Amino acid sequence: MKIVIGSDHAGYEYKAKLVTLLTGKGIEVEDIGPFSTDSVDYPDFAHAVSENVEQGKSDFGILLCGSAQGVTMTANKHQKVRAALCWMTDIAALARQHNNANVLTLPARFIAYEYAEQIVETFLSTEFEGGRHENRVNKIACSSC
Ligand SMILES: O=C(CO)[C@H](O)[C@H](O)[C@H](O)COP(=O)(O)O
Repeated sequence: MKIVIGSDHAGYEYKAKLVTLLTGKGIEVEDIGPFSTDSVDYPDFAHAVSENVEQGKSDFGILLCGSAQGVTMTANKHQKVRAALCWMTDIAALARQHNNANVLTLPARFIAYEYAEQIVETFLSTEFEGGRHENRVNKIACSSC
């Protein structure tokens, strides 16, 4: 499995810890930045992660910012991205089971780091259920966009 991860300054510290966690599990991680807590613009990193997932370079993307709203809005502009803002493990599981989400977004200023870890682990280990959800997910893409 390969993961691409990015954030803004608000998500930087959680991102750094998640990179350590995931690489420690033997997962290949591409960290597209930022690499300090200097203030940056979240769309720059959300677009880079989303393009990486769209191009099939990674299996999943992970994005973090303060509220996760900005990175989610940006990522979901990409036709092949289904970004899910997850603040609890049950939501992360459903985002995979029902929505086949391929980008996980985390609100770093609103959840404890330990909880972010649990959400990531749930997201990455949960399979899409298919079945009745398949047709619905296929309808998410905007045919006129
Ligand atoms: O994208 C966001 C809000 O939609 C994130 O929460 C950002 O991290 C936040 O806007 C950054 O705010 P800051 O005051 O510049 O740190």
